[in-house]
Amino acid sequence: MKPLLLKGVRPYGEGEPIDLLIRDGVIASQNDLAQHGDNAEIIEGNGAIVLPGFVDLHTHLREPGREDTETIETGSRAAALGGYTAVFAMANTDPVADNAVIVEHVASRGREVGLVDVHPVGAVTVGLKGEKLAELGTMAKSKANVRVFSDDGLCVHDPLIMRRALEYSKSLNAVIAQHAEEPRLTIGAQAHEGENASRLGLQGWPAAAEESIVARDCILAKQVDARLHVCHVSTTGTADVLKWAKARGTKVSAEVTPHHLILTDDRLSTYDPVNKVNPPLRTQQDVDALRQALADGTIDCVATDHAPHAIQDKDCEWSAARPGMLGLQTALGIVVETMVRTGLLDWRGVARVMSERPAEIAGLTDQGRPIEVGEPANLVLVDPDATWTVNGAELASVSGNTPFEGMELPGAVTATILRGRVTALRQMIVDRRIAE
Ligand SMILES: NC(=O)N[C@@H](CC(=O)O)C(=O)O
Ligand SMILES: [Zn+2]
Ligand SMILES: [Zn+2]
Repeated sequence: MKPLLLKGVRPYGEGEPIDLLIRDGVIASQNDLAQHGDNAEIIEGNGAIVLPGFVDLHTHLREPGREDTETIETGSRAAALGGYTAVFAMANTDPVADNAVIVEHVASRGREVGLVDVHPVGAVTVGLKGEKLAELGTMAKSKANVRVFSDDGLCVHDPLIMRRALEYSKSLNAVIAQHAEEPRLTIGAQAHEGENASRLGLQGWPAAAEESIVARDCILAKQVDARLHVCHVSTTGTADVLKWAKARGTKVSAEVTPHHLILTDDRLSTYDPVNKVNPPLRTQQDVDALRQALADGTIDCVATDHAPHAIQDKDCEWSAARPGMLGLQTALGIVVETMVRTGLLDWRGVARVMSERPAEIAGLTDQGRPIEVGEPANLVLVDPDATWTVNGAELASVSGNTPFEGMELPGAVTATILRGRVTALRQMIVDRRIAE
C-alpha cells in the first residue's frame, strides 16, 4: 500500500495546518515524511480538521434476516461516509446473534466488506427472550471476540437474570449494554407520556420506565462490581441517576443518540412515523439536560442507534409502524449543530464523545487513539465550514427513514481512513476491491 499524505490538516481543529504522513497503516514521523512524502498518495486537506475515526457502540445492520432494509455492506458504507471506523452491530437480527456461529458470521462478513471494523454485539439472553442467559463465554472466546452484550430492542427486565449477566460479563471483561425500559410500564406505549401524547391520543411511554431500570441496574452493577452501559439515554431523570451512580463509584457508562439531542415530541403532531423511535422523543427540557450531561461527561458518548426500516414498516399508521431511525451519516452534523455550534463541546470534545470514550467502553485498543506518531491511522477528516442537505434517498442505507430529511447540516466528512486506507472520500465510497 502506498503511503498516504494528508496535506494541510489540523488535528483536533487546533493550531496551524500540518502535513500528516501515514505509512503501513500508522501515523509516521517527520523523518518518514521527509523520506517518503514525495511518493505518497495525497489528500488535500485545505485546513480540514482531523479526528480519530468515530466509533459507534449502537448500530443495527439487520443482517442476517432483514437484508431488505440494510446489510452489513450497505451499513458499512453508511458508516464510512459518516466518518466511522468501527461499529457495534446489535444482536436483534433474525436469527438472533446469541451464539458463536452468528457473531462469527457477522464479524467475517464485516471483514470481507472491509469499509469499517464491524464488531458483533452478542445477545444477553437466548433469542432475546429474557429468560435464559445466552452463552456469553462462548461468544467472548469465539473468533468474533465479543466484549459487548445486549438484548437491545428489549430490556433484560428480570433482575436476577440481569445480575447474573453482570457477574458473567465481569469475569469475561465485557460490558452489558442495557435497553432500559420497564416493560410493565410501557405496554402499548407509542410516544413520550406527556401533553403531546395526551392531545394526540397516543398511549404514553413514561420517563419512569427508563429511569427505574437505570437506577436498578446501577445498584446491581455496583453490588457485583461489574460494568454496565446504558443505551440511548432519553430523560433528565436518567442523567440525574447516572450522576448519582457515578459519584458513588459505579462502573457505569452511557450513550445518547443524535436524535435525542435535537428532536422533541413536538414532532409528533404530524403523525409521521419517521419520528417514532424507542425510547421516544421527549421534551425540550430533556433535550437541554442531555446536551449538558454529554458536555459534562455524565453521559459518556454519542451512539447512533442507526435503525433502518422498510417502507411498509414506516409508511403506515402510527401504531403499526416500527420504531427506529437512520443515524450513521447524519450523526456528525447533529453533534456539530447541537454541541459544537452551541459552545458545549470543542473538537477535542467531539473526539472524546464520538471516538475515544466509545472505544474505551468497548475495550478497543486500536480505535479512539491519540493522533500521534506510531498510532494506528484510523482517522476522519472534517470540513467544519461545509454544509449539506439531508436526502434519505441518497444515503447509502437500503432504507431511507431519516427524520432529518431536507435539513441543512453543518460539518461534512471529507475523508475516512481505516488503518491507512481511504474508505470514504468526499461523499464517495472507496471500495477496497477497486482501490487495490
Ligand atoms: N431504537 C429503536 O426504535 N429501534 C431499534 C431497537 C432499539 O434500539 O431499541 C430497532 O432495532 O429498530
Ligand atoms: Zn434500544
Ligand atoms: Zn438499538
